[in-house]
Amino acid sequence: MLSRLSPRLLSSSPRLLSSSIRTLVNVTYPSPSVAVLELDRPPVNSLSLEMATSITSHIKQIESDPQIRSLILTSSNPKIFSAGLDITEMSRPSKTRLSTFWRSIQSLFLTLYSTRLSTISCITGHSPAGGCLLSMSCDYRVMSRNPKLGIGLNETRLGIAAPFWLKDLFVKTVGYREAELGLSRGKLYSPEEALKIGLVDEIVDGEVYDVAVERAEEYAEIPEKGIVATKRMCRGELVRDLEGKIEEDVGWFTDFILEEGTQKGIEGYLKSLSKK
Ligand SMILES: CCCCCCCCCCC/C=C/C(=O)SCCNC(=O)CCNC(=O)[C@H](O)C(C)(C)COP(=O)(O)OP(=O)(O)OC[C@H]1O[C@@H](n2cnc3c(N)ncnc32)[C@H](O)[C@@H]1OP(=O)(O)O
Repeated sequence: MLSRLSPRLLSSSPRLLSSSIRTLVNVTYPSPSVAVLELDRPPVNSLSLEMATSITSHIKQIESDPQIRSLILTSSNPKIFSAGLDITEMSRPSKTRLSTFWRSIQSLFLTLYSTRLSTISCITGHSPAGGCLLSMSCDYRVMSRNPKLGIGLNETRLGIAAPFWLKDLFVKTVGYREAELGLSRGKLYSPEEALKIGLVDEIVDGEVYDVAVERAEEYAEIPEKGIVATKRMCRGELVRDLEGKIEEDVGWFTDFILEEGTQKGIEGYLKSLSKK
């Protein structure tokens, strides 16, 4: 029954939703052409199978409303945008759950990266690994100036590697050499550093959300046909690359994660997180 409600109704009834089904995201509409999708999976907005599936289906719902032109992706947690993939999904999983999980991540990326909507990532908090993937999949990134925050791809620090399409996305965003350095060192960039290399487009001293809404409204004024054709031109190749290798990529991911050495690394990393 919930799926028949329009996105506008969903946003106007957050209490109805939270009492009946945990959606893990909140959707609001600051203006007639702009939607805001707020990640809301405490404590750190990590991407579990359910979280990834929920984000994807909400993007599709928002997309289906022709009045909406721009989408802001943000977090209900002011300190953390998203801690990336839910590492517990990769710790001693069944092969079936692991492949379904990975398909949900591929699908989230493909949906967000190729949506007709203009997407603005409003990064108020930490954005490592999968969090950085979400931000890089958007068209524009605004980040809080807080020097304590980090954004980047730190996979090597967990003993894992980014899949080819995430590596390609990083290369397209920051250039080959910076991507190679950042990936191999598992570097998390401060907002200032991220701005310098083009990983974010703007850093903001005050209210990041207000700037994100402003940018979303600016994008909404650009003719949709032009935006969509441009996105297809800039992003089509990577989308087609992954679409053509979905099964191969699932195979790589599951084989790599299920290796005993990887499992030991993941276990150690989880322990270090919970000991902090
Ligand atoms: C060639 C072969 C190709 C194969 C491809 C295989 C590899 C695929 C890789 C795909 C790319 C993406 C990878 C990822 O996203 S992996 C996740 C990376 N994320 C991180 O490393 C972030 C870890 N978290 C943190 O650094 C901090 O938690 C953070 C700075 C985000 C917040 O710090 P804070 O102090 O506020 O909070 P805590 O650290 O105390 O955390 C609170 C609780 O949340 C748990 N937690 C944190 N992060 C995660 C997570 N990502 N998944 C699950 N759980 C997480 C943490 O353990 C705390 O739990 P407890 O309260 O129970 O202790």
